[in-house]
Amino acid sequence: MAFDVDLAVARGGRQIAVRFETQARVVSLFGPSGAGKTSVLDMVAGLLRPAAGHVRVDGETLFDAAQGIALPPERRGVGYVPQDARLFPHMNVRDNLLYGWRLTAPARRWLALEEALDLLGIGHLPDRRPATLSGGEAQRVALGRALLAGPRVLLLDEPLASLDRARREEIMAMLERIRDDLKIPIIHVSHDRAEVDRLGGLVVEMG
Ligand SMILES: Nc1ncnc2c1ncn2[C@@H]1O[C@H](COP(=O)(O)OP(=O)(O)OP(=O)(O)O)[C@@H](O)[C@H]1O
Repeated sequence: MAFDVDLAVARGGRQIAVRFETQARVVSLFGPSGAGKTSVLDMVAGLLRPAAGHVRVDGETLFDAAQGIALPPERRGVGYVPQDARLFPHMNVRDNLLYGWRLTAPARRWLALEEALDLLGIGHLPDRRPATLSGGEAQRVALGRALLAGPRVLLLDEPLASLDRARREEIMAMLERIRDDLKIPIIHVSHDRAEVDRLGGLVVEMG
């Protein structure tokens, strides 16, 4: 089973609950603003404590309330790409990309810097500072930074939301390539039906 997720939490005066068990390698959390999509990513990442439930990825338990298991975020092997890329502004692209890679044990890495530059089409950017990047370029660097840390699961929070149409197409193609070329399972958040349909995974409607 790629994903076995059952989570509940009360937040902002509303009950957020989600449940999916699937072999699909891509799961899209789809729903209106405020439905709790980002909260679910935060719970999977270990940044928000669920009131109940469990999270298993490829058979590995990251959280299980009943069994008293709650791995800290740094031990979950989660690559989290937030809505706004949140690159480190004082580091160039290369150092941003290698930030997690350097902290990851060599045996857990499965992507090299050169491969990431190639996969994401950012081979011309390593010496640039984040402030000089377009939104699409920053998103690609944020994706690379997450992948280079050798995660077992990739969490994408509205990866296209802040981009114009041309850049959206560019990142969408990138996501399709990650889906097809890398073995990593993905949880993806969106309120755009076309984006969700194009990725073609399990759609979990929230809200
Ligand atoms: N740090 C927080 N503290 C308290 N409540 C929060 C916090 N972050 C979000 N909430 C509330 O939790 C609920 C779910 O928010 P969440 O961001 O998970 O929704 P979302 O579906 O991702 O929305 P969007 O599409 O706007 O990002 C909302 O009612 C929100 O106001």
